[in-house]
Amino acid sequence: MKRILEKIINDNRVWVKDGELASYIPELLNADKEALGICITTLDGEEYFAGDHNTKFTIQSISKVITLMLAICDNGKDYVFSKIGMEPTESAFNSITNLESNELKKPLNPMINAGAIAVVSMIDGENKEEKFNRILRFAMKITGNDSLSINEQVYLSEKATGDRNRALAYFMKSMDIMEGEVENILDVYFKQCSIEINCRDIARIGAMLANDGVLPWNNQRVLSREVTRIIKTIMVTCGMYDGSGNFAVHIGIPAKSGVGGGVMAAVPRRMGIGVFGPALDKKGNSIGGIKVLEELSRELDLSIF
Ligand SMILES: NC(=O)CC[C@H](N)C(=O)O
Repeated sequence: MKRILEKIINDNRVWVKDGELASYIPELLNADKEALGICITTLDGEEYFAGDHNTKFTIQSISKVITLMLAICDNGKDYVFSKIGMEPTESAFNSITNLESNELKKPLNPMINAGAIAVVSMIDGENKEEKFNRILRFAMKITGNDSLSINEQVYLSEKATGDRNRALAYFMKSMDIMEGEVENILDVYFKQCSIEINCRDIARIGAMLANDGVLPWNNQRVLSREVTRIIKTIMVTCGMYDGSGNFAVHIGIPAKSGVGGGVMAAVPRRMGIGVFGPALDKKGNSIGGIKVLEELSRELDLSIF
């Protein structure tokens, strides 16, 4: 397995030159554009690594999966999906026009920014500190990593420049999609996006989902089977934003990307995969990461379809 992973990483390093680092969060420009790494966590707890798997990066939109888990556990799926849709999008993850013009009159799904910000408003907690601490603690549990923390520079950088997210949030407040203090909700959102992780951390989240809510390394159940089924389904249809259809056709694995360069994937009943490559394609997905997953899916016959 290790040899296969090393070959796949080396085969696909060429692609990173076609991508760009995310620049709209200025601090993300400090990443190494050439980096490419992978970790696989199997359901019997084996872990395999290759390339720049040890590099830390910010979780960004992969955190949307974690907050959706908590929001469903706190409120039930019916309430969550009364405020947010479960339909794929053909618009960018931070589209403004889509929020007002789509026929549902709510964010299309919880994986785009508007939907994810609304999800934060539903997470239990007396105040923003309590909400964020619940998110961080849950992230620690499902990665088996007690030392997770935020990258303060990335957090401050996004907070300083996140006006598009502010626009989405204030608009949702005006539409009664979201309750509470907008700036506090955004603060939690910016922090959750700034949690620092590596390939192993996200591979483990994928492995928990692949294992229907049970942590493979200690057999602890952290989510019901039903919640993991919903999460994986939303990942297939919406996890790569407006690139989800193409990803489903070519790779066929529930996955979620982030503009930090991570892709977390869950192959049901087989493994979790964490990939990192901060050079992004036009849709904000890791360009090398997608190519790595494509070759891996072909090589190990991982498509669920
Ligand atoms: N696609 C992403 O990873 C987006 C997350 C980023 N923090 C944002 O809100 O814009």
